[in-house]
Amino acid sequence: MTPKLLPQIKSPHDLHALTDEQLQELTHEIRDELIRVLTTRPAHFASNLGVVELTLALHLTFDFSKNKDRLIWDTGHQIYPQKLITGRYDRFHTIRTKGGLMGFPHPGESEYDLFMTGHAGCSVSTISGLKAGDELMGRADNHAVAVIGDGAFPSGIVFEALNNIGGMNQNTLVVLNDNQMSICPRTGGVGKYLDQCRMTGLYQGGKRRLNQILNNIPLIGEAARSSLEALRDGLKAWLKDGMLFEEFGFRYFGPVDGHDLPALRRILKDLKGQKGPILLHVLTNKGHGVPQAAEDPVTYHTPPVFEQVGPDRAIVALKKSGAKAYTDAISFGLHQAMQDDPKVAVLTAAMCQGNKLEKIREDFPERFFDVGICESHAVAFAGGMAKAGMVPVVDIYSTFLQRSFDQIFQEVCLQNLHVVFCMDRAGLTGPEGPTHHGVFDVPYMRLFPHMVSMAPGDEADAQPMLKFALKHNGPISLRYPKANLEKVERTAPFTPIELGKAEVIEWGEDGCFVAFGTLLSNCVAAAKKLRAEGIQMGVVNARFVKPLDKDTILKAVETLPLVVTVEEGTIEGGFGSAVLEAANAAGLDTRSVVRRGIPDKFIEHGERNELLADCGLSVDDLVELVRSSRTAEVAKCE
Ligand SMILES: Cc1ncc(C[n+]2csc(CCOP(=O)(O)OP(=O)(O)O)c2C)c(N)n1
Ligand SMILES: CC(=O)[C@@H](O)[C@H](O)COP(=O)(O)O
Ligand SMILES: [Mg+2]
Repeated sequence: MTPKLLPQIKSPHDLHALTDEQLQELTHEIRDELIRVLTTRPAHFASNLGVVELTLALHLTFDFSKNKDRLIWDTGHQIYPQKLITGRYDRFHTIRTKGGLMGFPHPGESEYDLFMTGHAGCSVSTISGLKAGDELMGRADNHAVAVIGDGAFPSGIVFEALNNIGGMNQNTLVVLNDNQMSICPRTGGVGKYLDQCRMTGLYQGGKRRLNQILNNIPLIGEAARSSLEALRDGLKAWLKDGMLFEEFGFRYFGPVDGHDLPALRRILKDLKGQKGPILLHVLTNKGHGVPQAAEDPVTYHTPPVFEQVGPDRAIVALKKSGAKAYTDAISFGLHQAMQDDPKVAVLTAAMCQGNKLEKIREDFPERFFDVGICESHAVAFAGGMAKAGMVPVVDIYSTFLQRSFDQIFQEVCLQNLHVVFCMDRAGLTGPEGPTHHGVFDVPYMRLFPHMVSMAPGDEADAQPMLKFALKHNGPISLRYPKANLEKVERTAPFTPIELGKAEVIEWGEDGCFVAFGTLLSNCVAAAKKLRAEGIQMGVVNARFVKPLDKDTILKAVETLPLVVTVEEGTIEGGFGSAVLEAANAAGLDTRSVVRRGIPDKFIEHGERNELLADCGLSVDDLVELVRSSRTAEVAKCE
């Protein structure tokens, strides 16, 4: 159905002209747009379906236009309804495509998106900073609102922010969007606590009814009255009424139904007039409005595209790809390792689904730990486990592991503990964009003494490398991209993984690609094309950045006219830099070394192959690089 109202909403100010019935109709139109996107490409879905009413209620209550009230959505994956009502409806169909709208908040797109985010947990801190800044800048009347999900809420930084806001008695509204889900069902004590708060809400409603009953009981019912009173008092002692937040200095309101738009508007209007730190507990259903998504919010967090959407909005089928990814190879290898060795334990920070660990969670519940969105805690926890004699595997996306920089340093490397880091999504993550590209881990991992840092060149390397890591006695990491498995052609037999040893795929007298990671396949393809032109380019699968195979790689630098280092990570401080440092330390002339990787800028969203080409990392780019270096070399000699 073509929407009637949405095209007229150029800014949230236009919402005020709508009647309650029209607003209700608008919620359907917004959900239809979310469904429409999913018929063309994967995108964040269930979380967005769940916040439609909340988005409207917030924008109807406050004025979040430039330099007025402030709104931060934690993480930002649930920003789609906001995009639709803030002048981006016309471009909404481009979301998550190269050059199109981003799937997360983007200040370059709209004044309503204050921060570009995608990592969870920082909204309460930034809203508090915005409030403090506004007050100092003479805008003390601005309201400050953060919306944070129950999955993100247990992040340590949130509690740092609550502590600070409570201490300052700052006028801040934190809306806790509780849908009882992270990507997977949420884990941990805070979730249990929130469930008790839910019960309190039910109890409050029930208490009113119970009091009515008690008041209507005639005198002869005195015995019944006292047992009902005892029940009420017992329940009250057991139930929690937002006490946790009250202890932090917040006033707790709720829980309220997050899909009842008029009720939400009423309470927000009321809270807008109040001072001090306030926490509003809102209950929503992840996937609300689309039965399949509400029933299976894990799959529908970011589902594959829909095969068909019927008139009744039924999703007939999901298009699933049969291709295996690096994530599959690693999770399979981990499962086997856990079967073989009772000391192996696996840790995830709320990414059980993304890391494909469901089977491990099912088969080894006592050695599987989902610590929630708490990456720093996960790494320090792993340090403790390793000290106790276990072999913990920290399975975290490269970009999220940035949160644990200090724990990698202190709790793992400084203690020289055997913790294995599986860094998934290391490289360009495609439509997710700059918040999620895992392109900084090579520099941050290779910094610390003791750390061994590896990347499989292809499928053949992946599981042997994991096995090697599980046997190595010290901190060790492997990085692999969000990509399907590929196997490169080897003329010589596969060489086993050996500490600090590269694999020579082939040697060539005109130069050499030295690949760190799975762009090895592009290097092999480029070398093949160049050979057809008579240019003998060799290919080395570096496997290790730390320790670096100096024998092999420095021999190439010393003897060949051209060495191209290739990596799916930042050039600054990356693998190529490690080669240059080693060559320099060995007193070699490094002018033959050319580094290819991710340039020193944030890479926007698009398909991985499009982005690789933008960074000069496609097969054709590598071929062209070699051709032009040779032309320049010839020109120099003439
Ligand atoms: C630091 C960090 N770790 C992990 C993630 C991956 N992640 C994105 S959304 C999400 C679940 C968030 O749950 P919640 O805040 O309750 O939002 P919901 O999707 O339920 O609306 C996770 C784990 C992330 N974005 N940032
Ligand atoms: C918002 C967020 O951080 C996750 O939902 C992430 O986008 C998932 O990425 P994958 O789809 O690669 O697991
Ligand atoms: Mg949630």
